[in-house]
Amino acid sequence: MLKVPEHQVAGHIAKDGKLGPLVDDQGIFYKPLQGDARGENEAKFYESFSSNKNVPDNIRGYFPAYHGVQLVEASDGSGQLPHLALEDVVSGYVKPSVMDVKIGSRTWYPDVSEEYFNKCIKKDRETTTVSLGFRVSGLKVFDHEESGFWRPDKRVVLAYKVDGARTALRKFVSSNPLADSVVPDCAFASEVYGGSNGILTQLLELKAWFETQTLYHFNSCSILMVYENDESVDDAPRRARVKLVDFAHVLDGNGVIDHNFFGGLCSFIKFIKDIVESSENCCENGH
Ligand SMILES: O=P(O)(O)O[C@@H]1[C@@H](OP(=O)(O)O)[C@H](OP(=O)(O)O)[C@H](O)[C@H](OP(=O)(O)O)[C@H]1OP(=O)(O)O
Ligand SMILES: Nc1ncnc2c1ncn2[C@@H]1O[C@H](COP(=O)(O)OP(=O)(O)O)[C@@H](O)[C@H]1O
Repeated sequence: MLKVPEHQVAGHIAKDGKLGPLVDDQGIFYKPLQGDARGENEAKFYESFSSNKNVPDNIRGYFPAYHGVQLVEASDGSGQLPHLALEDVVSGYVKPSVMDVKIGSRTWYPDVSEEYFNKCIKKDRETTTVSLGFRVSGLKVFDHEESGFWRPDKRVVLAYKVDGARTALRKFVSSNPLADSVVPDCAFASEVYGGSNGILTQLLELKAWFETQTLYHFNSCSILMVYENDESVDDAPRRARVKLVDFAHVLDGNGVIDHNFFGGLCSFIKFIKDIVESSENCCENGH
């Protein structure tokens, strides 16, 4: 039985009779092929990527595993529609905190229609895409004090300026994200962002690939970050994970560095690094 994903934080959502992704209980995320070129383009990317021998094995792990295009009963009641069958990145997590960050200082790309260009550039300027080279698209964070999730409204998230984006990245690793008047405690920064298996290490591994890869240009693509908050098992690992998602606008790299994604990734890494360093200093100084 397919159901609406509980932990989806951005993009088209299957509610109120609208078309959106579904998940099963076997760890598969079904993303409907959008009826225009976007769906076909994303399927084309997954086909190309999954058979591309030039992609290093360590990098493959940063992308959801691809199980082909499958006909599935669509969420909007319109009958069977083709869906991308993908690894469900949050399957297996009990209380996952999840954040979607769209990378790049622009989401438009050469040869798009004037209408699409205008839509993109407006959103890019209104959000931190232009100023920072990334924007937070959506998040849900488990609040340990309230034992529930904090999930800011999409309009609030898209209105973040530089400080808003920084605060969201701090709250993402805090035990008190809901407490608006209190400084986020960054209680999990060293475990989730830092450490040898943490998010910073993963982002640096991705960055090393982007320094040289010229296979694809990842326009309007997101980094999905996830970690576990369930502490019912003693010594439960946080299982912090980075995956890239949304390849509807990927183009061939044609031998050229993806400087839009690379620049945005470097800027994002700097924000994460600053949070790790300030949480280390704070612990060393005993406050
Ligand atoms: O429709 P909207 O305004 O929610 O825009 C969608 C975006 O949501 P946002 O408002 O930026 O959070 C959405 O962004 P996220 O996935 O939420 O980061 C996509 O850009 C989506 O376009 P596409 O499916 O990638 O071509 C966008 O959808 P389209 O409007 O291009 O269909
Ligand atoms: N493979 C996946 N596993 C789990 N969640 C996913 C996966 N792909 C996307 N999502 C969730 O769906 C959201 C939107 O995905 P995206 O591919 O950007 O869709 P859209 O094209 O509608 O913008 C992401 O922010 C994330 O929460």
